[in-house]
Amino acid sequence: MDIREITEDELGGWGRALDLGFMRPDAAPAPEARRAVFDPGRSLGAYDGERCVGTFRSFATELTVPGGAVVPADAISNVTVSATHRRRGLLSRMMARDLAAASERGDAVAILIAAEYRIYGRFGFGPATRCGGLEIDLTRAGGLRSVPGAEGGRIDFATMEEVRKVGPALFDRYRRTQPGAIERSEATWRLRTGDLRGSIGDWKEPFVVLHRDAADQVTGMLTYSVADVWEGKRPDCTLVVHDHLALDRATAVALWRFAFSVDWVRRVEVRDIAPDDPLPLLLDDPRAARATERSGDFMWVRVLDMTAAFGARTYGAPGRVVFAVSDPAGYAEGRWALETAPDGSGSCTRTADPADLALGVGALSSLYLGGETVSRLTAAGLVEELVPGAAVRADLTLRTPDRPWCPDMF
Ligand SMILES: CC(=O)SCCNC(=O)CCNC(=O)[C@H](O)C(C)(C)COP(=O)(O)OP(=O)(O)OC[C@H]1O[C@@H](n2cnc3c(N)ncnc32)[C@H](O)[C@@H]1OP(=O)(O)O
Repeated sequence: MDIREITEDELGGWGRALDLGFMRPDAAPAPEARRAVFDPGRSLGAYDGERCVGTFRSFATELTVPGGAVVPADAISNVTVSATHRRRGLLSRMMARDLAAASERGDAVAILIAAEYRIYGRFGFGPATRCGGLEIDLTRAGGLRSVPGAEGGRIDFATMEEVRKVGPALFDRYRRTQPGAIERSEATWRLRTGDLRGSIGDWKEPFVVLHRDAADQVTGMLTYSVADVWEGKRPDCTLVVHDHLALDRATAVALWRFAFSVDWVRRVEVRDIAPDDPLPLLLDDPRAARATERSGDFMWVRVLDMTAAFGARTYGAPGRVVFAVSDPAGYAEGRWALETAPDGSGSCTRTADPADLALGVGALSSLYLGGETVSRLTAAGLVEELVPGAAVRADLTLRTPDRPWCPDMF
């Protein structure tokens, strides 16, 4: 079976294979949307004769790391192998080819959202961010505590056209404040605002409000939908928050206050929220918020370039930790010294010194953004502590003020 880069003309058959692989035989063809995200050289197809039986796409993005720097990342998506051709090594071949190209380009990491937990560990990926939703019962919440909001700011509804205009610049600033966030492409904004239709139909125009500060600068955006439900003559509506982007704490509070004040609404469901978002504590009764079932591991990371990846982020304490990393694919294999300075910067270089900790590249990748701790992975048998106390020492070094979060599915 042949694996090769597809051409734009082959997107039709490739898209059909993708929809079959994702169990969507009835999906609408979405030629325009597929073309909009097509990047020559980054979409692979596995072919049995003329028939496309495997799909794999990657795209270039930037990943925000602790401290606010960004690293070039290989974002992997649209991975399928037809039910008729599974377990013959097609995914393994497409992955090996894509990771080699990413390493060649100089990408520091590869990232993806794993459909199932057990697929990607073998390729060196580890779960690195978590997702989790909240459902807030407004009849119990007692509103937001009296916390300072944005003085002199204002909130207005926006049209989809306005969102396409101001959303990208707002998000570009926002993502640099959130480790784990990636870029939002123009095609993503068009899909989110109904200007481009994807294959899984059902796009409904959401409500979007923009927050502007006293200087009339856009500092936040809230995107939501409302399920209009009535019990007899009484409203019983749920407001579902899709996007809550704020450049500062005061804007965040103002947007939450708005979401909790919409008439007819009895509960607010936040689809996904950063694990360290203060929201539940802003409520008069934080127990009115309960975690929804949509929580668990989300973005997986695979470190490709140790020096570039660990040199870009910041650290919680000065020190030196030597990792012995096993990586069957070779990219991160070997012994690495992570040296961190009092100003929070760090560097990662090859060393012949004895190691403090031994671990696989997947475990190391789980630690990279600060979403996991060495002590926990050691307790789980995923890290071996070669020098007593090294796990705690490494945790002090790797710790971050906020856990990472990726707000976007890709
Ligand atoms: C980033 C994303 O797009 S996530 C979406 C992933 N896609 C899907 O879940 C769609 C449905 N599933 C599929 O299309 C396919 O089953 C895939 C893509 C998950 C796997 O493709 P395959 O070509 O069958 O994988 P391949 O043959 O290379 O398997 C490599 C190894 O991984 C193992 N493996 C593959 N899929 C799974 C799985 N779902 N669970 C556990 N192990 C798996 C195989 O057993 C094999 O192990 P071995 O080498 O020890 O025998």
